Amino acid sequence: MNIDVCYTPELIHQFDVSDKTVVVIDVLRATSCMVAGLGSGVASITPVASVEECEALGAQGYVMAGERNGEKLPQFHLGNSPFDYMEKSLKGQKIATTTTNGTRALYLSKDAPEVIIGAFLNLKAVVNHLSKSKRDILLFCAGWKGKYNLEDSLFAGAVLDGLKKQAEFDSDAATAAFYLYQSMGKDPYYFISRSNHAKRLSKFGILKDIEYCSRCNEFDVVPKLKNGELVV
Ligand SMILES: O=C(O)[C@H](CS(=O)(=O)O)OP(=O)(O)O
Ligand SMILES: [Mg+2]
Repeated sequence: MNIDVCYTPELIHQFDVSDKTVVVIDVLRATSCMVAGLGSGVASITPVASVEECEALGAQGYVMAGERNGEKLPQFHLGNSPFDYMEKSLKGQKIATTTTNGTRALYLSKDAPEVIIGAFLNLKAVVNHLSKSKRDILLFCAGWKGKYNLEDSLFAGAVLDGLKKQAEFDSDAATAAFYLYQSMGKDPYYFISRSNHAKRLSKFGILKDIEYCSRCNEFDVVPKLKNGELVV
């Protein structure tokens, strides 16, 4: 199988996703939240683009989650922290979420035959799943507001490292992500804590989120998009 990397939603039009497994990556923090929630017993997570769509689902009984500029909206039940998603009271509940980057990347992946969610929290499960794939793979980094980011690129490199024996990758995008991961000495937290995201949102006291989202293999789940909702 061939594997490639798209570094931001602004570049996704350059890829044909119609025959690929797409791995949506938003380590800080949307896809880490999705893995933590679904790995802790949440029934489903529906990603939506706008606050209004989230509120409409809220009126139907969904738990409303997400952020704007990194902060929870006052009318929402949850923000965009993995700790919010691991609350015991959420077991069996349906969540609707809207975030700046992660839910946008998910929307842009909707034409792919398989869309899965990746984060360091489920790295091994994602690599195991992809190692059995018959399709080509696109690692789709949500980035930040259309720009490249470190944390998602690093995770793309970790997946490439896990698949290096069976996957071919020849694009410079994939080679760069692979060597980025090699160069960091397999300590995601070292790099991620120096990311623009960590600095930008430090005023919101999210250092515990950054540390948690840098952990590997806390959950053995691979969330998949089915009929517009993420389930395991
Ligand atoms: O809440 C987050 O961590 C970010 C906010 S921001 O765009 O980086 O300010 O959203 P996400 O969609 O999870 O990247
Ligand atoms: Mg992000």
